[in-house]
Amino acid sequence: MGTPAPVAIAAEHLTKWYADGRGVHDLSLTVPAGEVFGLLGPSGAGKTTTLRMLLDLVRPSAGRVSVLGEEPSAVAVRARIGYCPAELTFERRESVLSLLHALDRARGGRNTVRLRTLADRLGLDTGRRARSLSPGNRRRLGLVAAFMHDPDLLLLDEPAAGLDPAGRSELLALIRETRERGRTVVLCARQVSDTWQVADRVGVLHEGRLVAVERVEQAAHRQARRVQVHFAEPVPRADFFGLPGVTDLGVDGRVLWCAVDGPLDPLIKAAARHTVTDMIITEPTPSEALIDRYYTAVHKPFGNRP
Ligand SMILES: Nc1ncnc2c1ncn2[C@@H]1O[C@H](COP(=O)(O)OP(=O)(O)OP(=O)(O)O)[C@@H](O)[C@H]1O
Repeated sequence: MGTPAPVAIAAEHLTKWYADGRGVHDLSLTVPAGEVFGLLGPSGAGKTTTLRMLLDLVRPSAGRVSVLGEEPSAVAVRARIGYCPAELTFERRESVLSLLHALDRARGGRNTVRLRTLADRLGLDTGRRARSLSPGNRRRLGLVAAFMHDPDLLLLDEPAAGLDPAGRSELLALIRETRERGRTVVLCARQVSDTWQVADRVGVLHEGRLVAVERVEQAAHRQARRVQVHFAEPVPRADFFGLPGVTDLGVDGRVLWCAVDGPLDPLIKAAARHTVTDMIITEPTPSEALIDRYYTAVHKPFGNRP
Protein backbone atom coordinates (compact mmCIF):
# COMPACT_ATOMS: atom_id res chain seq x y z
CA MET A 1 0.00 0.00 0.00
CA GLY A 2 1.31 3.49 -0.87
CA THR A 3 1.72 6.37 1.58
CA PRO A 4 -1.57 8.24 1.96
CA ALA A 5 -1.62 11.72 0.40
CA PRO A 6 -1.07 14.49 2.96
CA VAL A 7 -4.26 16.13 4.14
CA ALA A 8 -4.46 19.92 4.57
CA ILE A 9 -7.86 20.07 6.25
CA ALA A 10 -9.84 17.29 7.91
CA ALA A 11 -13.15 18.36 9.43
CA GLU A 12 -15.44 15.88 11.18
CA HIS A 13 -18.96 16.88 12.12
CA LEU A 14 -17.71 20.43 12.63
CA THR A 15 -20.46 22.54 14.18
CA LYS A 16 -20.83 26.09 15.46
CA TRP A 17 -24.22 26.95 16.89
CA TYR A 18 -25.32 30.57 17.03
CA ALA A 19 -28.78 31.67 18.15
CA ASP A 20 -31.81 30.69 16.07
CA GLY A 21 -30.10 27.65 14.54
CA ARG A 22 -27.62 29.80 12.58
CA GLY A 23 -23.95 28.93 12.13
CA VAL A 24 -22.37 25.79 10.68
CA HIS A 25 -23.80 22.31 11.22
CA ASP A 26 -22.18 18.89 11.01
CA LEU A 27 -19.60 19.78 8.36
CA SER A 28 -17.40 16.85 7.36
CA LEU A 29 -14.83 17.52 4.66
CA THR A 30 -11.30 16.49 3.71
CA VAL A 31 -9.16 18.79 1.58
CA PRO A 32 -5.95 17.12 0.36
CA ALA A 33 -2.73 19.13 0.30
CA GLY A 34 -2.20 20.80 -3.07
CA GLU A 35 -5.88 21.30 -3.82
CA VAL A 36 -7.75 24.51 -4.60
CA PHE A 37 -11.12 24.14 -2.90
CA GLY A 38 -13.94 26.61 -3.54
CA LEU A 39 -16.48 27.02 -0.75
CA LEU A 40 -19.58 28.54 -2.30
CA GLY A 41 -22.79 29.72 -0.72
CA PRO A 42 -25.17 32.64 -0.44
CA SER A 43 -24.81 35.33 2.20
CA GLY A 44 -25.14 33.84 5.70
CA ALA A 45 -24.45 30.27 4.52
CA GLY A 46 -21.58 29.82 6.99
CA LYS A 47 -18.47 30.31 4.83
CA THR A 48 -16.75 32.83 7.09
CA THR A 49 -17.66 30.87 10.23
CA THR A 50 -16.06 27.77 8.67
CA LEU A 51 -12.83 29.65 7.87
CA ARG A 52 -12.79 31.18 11.35
CA MET A 53 -12.98 27.72 12.93
CA LEU A 54 -9.98 26.65 10.81
CA LEU A 55 -8.12 29.68 12.15
CA ASP A 56 -9.13 29.11 15.78
CA LEU A 57 -10.84 32.52 15.77
CA VAL A 58 -14.10 30.71 16.56
CA ARG A 59 -14.19 27.55 18.70
CA PRO A 60 -16.51 24.77 17.43
CA SER A 61 -19.57 23.87 19.52
CA ALA A 62 -19.12 20.25 18.40
CA GLY A 63 -17.01 18.14 16.06
CA ARG A 64 -13.33 18.59 15.34
CA VAL A 65 -10.95 19.82 12.68
CA SER A 66 -7.26 19.45 11.98
CA VAL A 67 -5.35 21.95 9.87
CA LEU A 68 -2.02 20.95 8.29
CA GLY A 69 -2.06 17.96 10.61
CA GLU A 70 -2.45 20.02 13.81
CA GLU A 71 -5.14 21.48 16.02
CA PRO A 72 -6.03 24.99 14.75
CA SER A 73 -4.90 26.37 18.14
CA ALA A 74 -1.32 25.09 17.67
CA VAL A 75 1.06 28.07 17.49
CA ALA A 76 3.25 26.40 14.84
CA VAL A 77 0.36 26.08 12.44
CA ARG A 78 -0.46 29.80 12.43
CA ALA A 79 2.77 30.72 10.63
CA ARG A 80 1.93 28.25 7.88
CA ILE A 81 -1.42 29.87 7.06
CA GLY A 82 -2.18 32.99 5.00
CA TYR A 83 -5.61 34.51 5.63
CA CYS A 84 -7.35 37.22 3.68
CA PRO A 85 -10.61 38.11 5.49
CA ALA A 86 -13.72 39.34 3.68
CA GLU A 87 -13.81 42.61 5.63
CA LEU A 88 -10.62 44.61 6.00
CA THR A 89 -10.24 47.81 7.96
CA PHE A 90 -6.98 49.57 8.72
CA GLU A 91 -6.95 52.34 11.32
CA ARG A 92 -3.22 53.00 11.27
CA ARG A 93 -1.79 56.19 9.69
CA GLU A 94 1.34 54.53 8.35
CA SER A 95 1.96 53.69 4.69
CA VAL A 96 1.04 50.37 3.13
CA LEU A 97 4.74 49.56 2.75
CA SER A 98 5.51 50.22 6.45
CA LEU A 99 2.55 48.07 7.42
CA LEU A 100 3.72 45.20 5.22
CA HIS A 101 7.30 45.51 6.48
CA ALA A 102 6.06 45.40 10.09
CA LEU A 103 4.09 42.25 9.29
CA ASP A 104 7.12 40.74 7.58
CA ARG A 105 9.34 41.49 10.61
CA ALA A 106 6.76 39.83 12.87
CA ARG A 107 7.03 36.74 10.68
CA GLY A 108 10.83 36.67 10.72
CA GLY A 109 11.68 39.28 8.03
CA ARG A 110 12.42 37.02 5.09
CA ASN A 111 9.94 38.27 2.53
CA THR A 112 10.72 41.89 1.65
CA VAL A 113 11.44 41.09 -2.01
CA ARG A 114 8.42 38.86 -2.38
CA LEU A 115 6.05 41.39 -0.85
CA ARG A 116 7.19 44.05 -3.33
CA THR A 117 6.77 41.65 -6.26
CA LEU A 118 3.28 40.74 -5.08
CA ALA A 119 2.30 44.38 -4.59
CA ASP A 120 3.47 45.16 -8.16
CA ARG A 121 1.61 42.21 -9.61
CA LEU A 122 -1.64 43.08 -7.88
CA GLY A 123 -1.25 46.80 -8.63
CA LEU A 124 -1.08 47.90 -4.97
CA ASP A 125 0.33 51.40 -4.41
CA THR A 126 2.54 50.83 -1.37
CA GLY A 127 3.12 54.58 -0.82
CA ARG A 128 -0.48 55.29 0.25
CA ARG A 129 -1.67 55.46 3.82
CA ALA A 130 -3.33 52.21 4.81
CA ARG A 131 -6.42 53.78 6.34
CA SER A 132 -7.23 55.85 3.23
CA LEU A 133 -7.28 52.90 0.84
CA SER A 134 -10.27 52.23 -1.46
CA PRO A 135 -12.06 48.87 -0.99
CA GLY A 136 -10.21 47.43 -4.01
CA ASN A 137 -6.83 48.49 -2.60
CA ARG A 138 -7.71 47.16 0.84
CA ARG A 139 -8.39 43.81 -0.85
CA ARG A 140 -5.00 44.01 -2.65
CA LEU A 141 -3.26 44.75 0.64
CA GLY A 142 -5.05 41.83 2.31
CA LEU A 143 -3.98 39.52 -0.50
CA VAL A 144 -0.32 40.61 -0.39
CA ALA A 145 -0.34 40.07 3.38
CA ALA A 146 -1.85 36.60 2.94
CA PHE A 147 0.48 35.44 0.14
CA MET A 148 3.75 37.13 1.07
CA HIS A 149 5.21 34.46 3.39
CA ASP A 150 4.37 31.71 0.87
CA PRO A 151 2.21 29.79 3.37
CA ASP A 152 1.29 26.12 3.04
CA LEU A 153 -2.42 26.94 3.35
CA LEU A 154 -4.23 30.00 2.04
CA LEU A 155 -7.70 30.82 3.35
CA LEU A 156 -9.22 33.51 1.16
CA ASP A 157 -12.64 34.96 1.97
CA GLU A 158 -14.19 36.65 -1.10
CA PRO A 159 -10.69 37.33 -2.48
CA ALA A 160 -11.88 38.80 -5.80
CA ALA A 161 -14.40 41.24 -4.26
CA GLY A 162 -13.61 44.82 -5.29
CA LEU A 163 -10.87 43.85 -7.77
CA ASP A 164 -10.93 45.05 -11.37
CA PRO A 165 -10.62 42.48 -14.22
CA ALA A 166 -6.80 42.82 -14.33
CA GLY A 167 -6.59 42.28 -10.56
CA ARG A 168 -8.91 39.27 -10.77
CA SER A 169 -6.88 37.58 -13.47
CA GLU A 170 -3.63 38.25 -11.55
CA LEU A 171 -5.24 36.74 -8.44
CA LEU A 172 -6.28 33.63 -10.37
CA ALA A 173 -2.74 33.33 -11.78
CA LEU A 174 -1.32 33.61 -8.25
CA ILE A 175 -3.66 30.89 -6.98
CA ARG A 176 -2.66 28.58 -9.85
CA GLU A 177 1.06 29.16 -9.16
CA THR A 178 0.44 28.52 -5.47
CA ARG A 179 -1.15 25.15 -6.26
CA GLU A 180 1.72 24.27 -8.64
CA ARG A 181 4.07 24.61 -5.66
CA GLY A 182 1.95 22.11 -3.73
CA ARG A 183 0.22 24.65 -1.49
CA THR A 184 -3.46 24.35 -0.57
CA VAL A 185 -5.99 27.11 -1.17
CA VAL A 186 -9.52 27.42 0.19
CA LEU A 187 -11.47 30.27 -1.30
CA CYS A 188 -14.94 31.36 -0.27
CA ALA A 189 -17.30 33.12 -2.62
CA ARG A 190 -20.97 33.93 -2.99
CA GLN A 191 -20.76 33.62 -6.75
CA VAL A 192 -19.49 30.82 -8.93
CA SER A 193 -17.96 33.15 -11.54
CA ASP A 194 -14.22 33.20 -10.73
CA THR A 195 -14.16 30.08 -8.60
CA TRP A 196 -14.82 27.53 -11.33
CA GLN A 197 -11.84 28.79 -13.32
CA VAL A 198 -9.36 27.92 -10.62
CA ALA A 199 -10.89 25.41 -8.17
CA ASP A 200 -10.27 21.66 -8.36
CA ARG A 201 -13.42 21.01 -6.31
CA VAL A 202 -16.24 23.12 -5.02
CA GLY A 203 -18.45 22.63 -1.98
CA VAL A 204 -21.80 24.33 -1.57
CA LEU A 205 -22.87 25.57 1.86
CA HIS A 206 -26.53 26.30 2.42
CA GLU A 207 -27.93 27.44 5.77
CA GLY A 208 -24.81 26.15 7.51
CA ARG A 209 -24.84 22.72 5.88
CA LEU A 210 -22.49 21.39 3.24
CA VAL A 211 -25.05 20.20 0.70
CA ALA A 212 -22.77 19.30 -2.22
CA VAL A 213 -19.14 18.65 -3.07
CA GLU A 214 -18.17 18.30 -6.69
CA ARG A 215 -15.05 18.11 -8.85
CA VAL A 216 -15.19 21.01 -11.28
CA GLU A 217 -14.32 18.98 -14.36
CA GLN A 218 -16.91 16.34 -13.48
CA ALA A 219 -19.66 18.91 -13.04
CA ALA A 220 -19.78 19.42 -16.81
CA HIS A 221 -19.82 15.70 -17.62
CA ARG A 222 -22.59 14.99 -15.15
CA GLN A 223 -24.73 17.74 -16.57
CA ALA A 224 -27.55 17.09 -19.05
CA ARG A 225 -26.66 17.76 -22.69
CA ARG A 226 -28.94 19.87 -24.85
CA VAL A 227 -30.05 17.99 -27.95
CA GLN A 228 -31.84 19.25 -31.05
CA VAL A 229 -33.10 16.79 -33.69
CA HIS A 230 -34.33 17.84 -37.14
CA PHE A 231 -36.66 15.49 -39.11
CA ALA A 232 -37.72 15.28 -42.75
CA GLU A 233 -41.43 15.35 -41.71
CA PRO A 234 -43.28 16.70 -38.64
CA VAL A 235 -43.11 14.28 -35.67
CA PRO A 236 -45.65 13.70 -32.85
CA ARG A 237 -44.45 14.77 -29.38
CA ALA A 238 -46.04 11.62 -27.92
CA ASP A 239 -43.36 9.47 -29.65
CA PHE A 240 -40.70 11.02 -27.37
CA PHE A 241 -42.62 11.57 -24.16
CA GLY A 242 -41.35 9.69 -21.08
CA LEU A 243 -38.00 8.53 -22.55
CA PRO A 244 -35.47 7.76 -19.76
CA GLY A 245 -33.20 10.74 -18.99
CA VAL A 246 -35.08 13.09 -21.33
CA THR A 247 -36.42 16.35 -19.86
CA ASP A 248 -37.47 19.79 -21.12
CA LEU A 249 -38.96 18.16 -24.20
CA GLY A 250 -40.33 20.40 -26.95
CA VAL A 251 -41.51 19.57 -30.48
CA ASP A 252 -42.38 22.14 -33.11
CA GLY A 253 -43.19 20.49 -36.45
CA ARG A 254 -39.97 18.95 -37.78
CA VAL A 255 -37.72 20.09 -34.89
CA LEU A 256 -37.41 18.47 -31.46
CA TRP A 257 -35.32 19.79 -28.57
CA CYS A 258 -34.70 18.41 -25.10
CA ALA A 259 -32.12 17.85 -22.34
CA VAL A 260 -30.63 14.37 -21.96
CA ASP A 261 -29.07 13.22 -18.69
CA GLY A 262 -27.36 9.85 -19.25
CA PRO A 263 -27.20 7.65 -22.38
CA LEU A 264 -28.51 9.07 -25.66
CA ASP A 265 -29.61 5.63 -26.85
CA PRO A 266 -33.37 5.84 -25.94
CA LEU A 267 -33.70 9.18 -27.74
CA ILE A 268 -31.75 7.96 -30.79
CA LYS A 269 -33.86 4.81 -31.09
CA ALA A 270 -37.10 6.81 -30.84
CA ALA A 271 -35.83 9.35 -33.39
CA ALA A 272 -34.75 6.58 -35.80
CA ARG A 273 -38.41 5.62 -36.32
CA HIS A 274 -38.57 8.82 -38.40
CA THR A 275 -36.19 10.26 -41.02
CA VAL A 276 -33.55 12.31 -39.19
CA THR A 277 -31.90 15.11 -41.21
CA ASP A 278 -29.71 16.61 -38.48
CA MET A 279 -28.81 16.23 -34.79
CA ILE A 280 -27.06 18.89 -32.72
CA ILE A 281 -25.68 18.05 -29.25
CA THR A 282 -24.28 20.75 -26.96
CA GLU A 283 -22.35 20.15 -23.76
CA PRO A 284 -22.69 22.80 -21.04
CA THR A 285 -19.50 24.71 -20.23
CA PRO A 286 -18.06 23.96 -16.76
CA SER A 287 -19.28 27.38 -15.68
CA GLU A 288 -22.88 26.74 -16.82
CA ALA A 289 -22.80 23.28 -15.28
CA LEU A 290 -21.50 24.54 -11.94
CA ILE A 291 -23.97 27.39 -11.77
CA ASP A 292 -26.73 24.89 -12.44
CA ARG A 293 -25.44 22.42 -9.82
CA TYR A 294 -24.98 25.27 -7.34
CA TYR A 295 -28.57 26.42 -7.63
CA THR A 296 -29.85 22.85 -7.56
CA ALA A 297 -27.87 22.32 -4.35
CA VAL A 298 -29.08 25.51 -2.71
CA HIS A 299 -32.72 25.14 -3.70
CA LYS A 300 -32.99 21.35 -3.58
CA PRO A 301 -30.08 19.76 -1.68
CA PHE A 302 -29.06 16.61 -3.52
CA GLY A 303 -27.15 14.99 -0.72
CA ASN A 304 -23.88 14.42 -2.58
CA ARG A 305 -21.84 14.51 0.61
CA PRO A 306 -18.02 14.26 0.56
N1 LIG B 1 -20.82 36.17 16.05
C1 LIG B 1 -22.02 35.75 15.60
N2 LIG B 1 -23.11 35.75 16.43
C2 LIG B 1 -24.31 35.32 15.99
N3 LIG B 1 -24.56 34.85 14.74
C3 LIG B 1 -23.52 34.85 13.88
C4 LIG B 1 -22.20 35.29 14.26
N4 LIG B 1 -21.38 35.15 13.19
C5 LIG B 1 -22.14 34.65 12.19
N5 LIG B 1 -23.42 34.47 12.60
C6 LIG B 1 -24.51 33.92 11.80
O1 LIG B 1 -24.11 32.64 11.30
C7 LIG B 1 -24.54 32.50 9.95
C8 LIG B 1 -23.34 32.26 9.06
O2 LIG B 1 -22.60 33.46 8.97
P1 LIG B 1 -21.28 33.58 8.08
O3 LIG B 1 -20.73 34.97 8.27
O4 LIG B 1 -20.38 32.45 8.40
O5 LIG B 1 -21.86 33.40 6.61
P2 LIG B 1 -21.18 33.69 5.21
O6 LIG B 1 -21.54 32.54 4.34
O7 LIG B 1 -19.73 33.98 5.37
O8 LIG B 1 -21.95 34.99 4.73
P3 LIG B 1 -21.42 36.25 3.85
O9 LIG B 1 -21.25 35.74 2.46
O10 LIG B 1 -22.55 37.25 3.99
O11 LIG B 1 -20.13 36.72 4.48
C9 LIG B 1 -25.31 33.75 9.58
O12 LIG B 1 -26.68 33.50 9.81
C10 LIG B 1 -24.79 34.77 10.58
O13 LIG B 1 -25.77 35.76 10.85
